[in-house]
Amino acid sequence: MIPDWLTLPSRPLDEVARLAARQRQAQLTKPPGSLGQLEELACFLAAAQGRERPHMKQVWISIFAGDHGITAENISAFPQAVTGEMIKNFARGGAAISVLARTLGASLEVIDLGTVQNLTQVPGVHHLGLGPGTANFLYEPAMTEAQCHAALGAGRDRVEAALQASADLFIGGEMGIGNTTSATAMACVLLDLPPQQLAGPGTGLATAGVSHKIEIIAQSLLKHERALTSPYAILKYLGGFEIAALTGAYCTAAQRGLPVLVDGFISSVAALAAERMNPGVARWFLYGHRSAEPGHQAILEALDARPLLSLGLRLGEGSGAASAIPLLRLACALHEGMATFAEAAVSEKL
Ligand SMILES: O=C(O)c1ccc[n+]([C@@H]2O[C@H](COP(=O)([O-])O)[C@@H](O)[C@H]2O)c1
Ligand SMILES: Cc1cc2nc[nH]c2cc1C
Repeated sequence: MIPDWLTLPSRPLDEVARLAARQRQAQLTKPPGSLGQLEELACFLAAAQGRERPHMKQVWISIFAGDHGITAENISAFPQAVTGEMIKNFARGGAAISVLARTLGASLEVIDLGTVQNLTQVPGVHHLGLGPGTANFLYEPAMTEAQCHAALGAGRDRVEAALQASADLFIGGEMGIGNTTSATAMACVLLDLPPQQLAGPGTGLATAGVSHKIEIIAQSLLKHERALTSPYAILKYLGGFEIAALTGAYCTAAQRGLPVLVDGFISSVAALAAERMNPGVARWFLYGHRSAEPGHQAILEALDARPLLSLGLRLGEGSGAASAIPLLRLACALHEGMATFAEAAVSEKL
């Protein structure tokens, strides 16, 4: 059963602050609307922060990592060991997200929800020990009820930590070899689309590998058909620890009024699951980028999302969201720093 806290209503956005921000945008020295999505970003952040002039100083990034039993079916271009190896790389500061976080002055933490390797000796990582990865969902539910609840709760706890640290924005990243198979299977049920339409190369499968991945997903969907009756069941049967943690984090962020910048394909499936479990939470979501994973487009459309970047990224680990942070900062700086028509003695539109 879905935990009660997950479906508590989200906080309303501050429409008075949004209106004040819109009115300010209309007075700035530019043709109205000419800064496009940068204007909308400033107004959204005003509504989220409850102030006419928002800022984007403290960015919080939580990377959720977990292993996937479905890797036994050879559905990834990389071996399962990479999940644990990359957790160490995150902790040492050598991953793409490590560099992005340092460059942005963002705080970065790594949460090992459960992997085949024992990483408890790795310093600088939160270890939750939910198990040696999920079960192989070709044969059994990916998660037990207890694991699914614990993973959702882990996401909630990291958002609470972000709030404690006065974060202005939450980014959830993920790492888990095999998780595009998991996310694609979830998306097929959430969107009622066949795997042929949503499956892609993930970390780099060739055409034959993608065909095999499609076959594994199709068989798994058939196996669990009768159980997949709710978004929560879809998560528990087909999801991953890190996907559940993202889902819990996104719901909590909306409930507590912390805006979210969603990353790529896997994160967006978690965002869609969150919105289906608790309709309205997506009002608190921005989308960093359109991933090169082909199924991302359908997920973005279902969320009515307008991603900020389209750079052909398909890395995950929060990298696409982090790459869009400079745009959020520029949107705030323009909103705050531009002169009005009156201040600059510039003539307004006729
Ligand atoms: O975020 C994306 O859009 C994205 C697209 C493809 C792959 N990934 C990353 O690659 C891993 C999963 O790929 P795979 O092929 O092992 O299923 C996982 O660690 C993700 O972070 C991420
Ligand atoms: C090396 C590597 C780094 C990653 N980061 C997120 N997913 C990843 C997958 C691989 C294979």
